[in-house]
Amino acid sequence: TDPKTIVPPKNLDELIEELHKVFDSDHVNVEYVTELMASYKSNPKDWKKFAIFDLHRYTRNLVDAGNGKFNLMVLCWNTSQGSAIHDHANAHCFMKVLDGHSQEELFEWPPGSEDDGEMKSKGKKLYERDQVAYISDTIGLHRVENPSHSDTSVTLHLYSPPFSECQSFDERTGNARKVQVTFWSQFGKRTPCAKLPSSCVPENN
Ligand SMILES: O=C(O)CCSS
Ligand SMILES: [Fe+2]
Repeated sequence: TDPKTIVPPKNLDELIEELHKVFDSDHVNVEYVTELMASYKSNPKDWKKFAIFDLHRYTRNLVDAGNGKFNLMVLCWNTSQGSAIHDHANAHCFMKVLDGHSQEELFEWPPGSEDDGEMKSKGKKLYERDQVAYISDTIGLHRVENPSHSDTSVTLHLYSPPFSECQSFDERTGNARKVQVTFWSQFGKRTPCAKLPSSCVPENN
């Protein structure tokens, strides 16, 4: 799987098919997966059914469960929405811009005692349509944002191995707390709200 011999997938389904093959073996060739995801030319026809924007928070929409080897999801960022600073639970994280722009700010791991003080930024990078970013815990932490005040942003994320919990960090103190990541939809269907009555009030949907 030499990156030079990549045949660009014609659509998202072909990309998914190739990803299943690539992740069948245990070793992840980060360079190959990055180039493969970059070679797919974003086409709204492929992903618009997952493009659901929420007023309060970016939505996470599971597209494929990768035979248990990876999760592939479409994240939809309304204007100026962003994530917390977070890690990736010892998994590979590939992020491709499908529409709009995505700004990544990298951070060092905090020293790890309580209230270490302001976390250290390692700089910001702006990604355009079809570009792919890669991160893993050995590289550091990051925050991802839609920098635009007028346009929405859609990104395609692949996590391998899949995870349902990661750590979120307080920028001022470096303190970490475990968070469960959830899906707004799975395979195109809205996930049922949590049992809690408050989680289903109209404005939270
Ligand atoms: O999966 C998430 O919610 C974090 C998006 S930036 S990798
Ligand atoms: Fe991330």
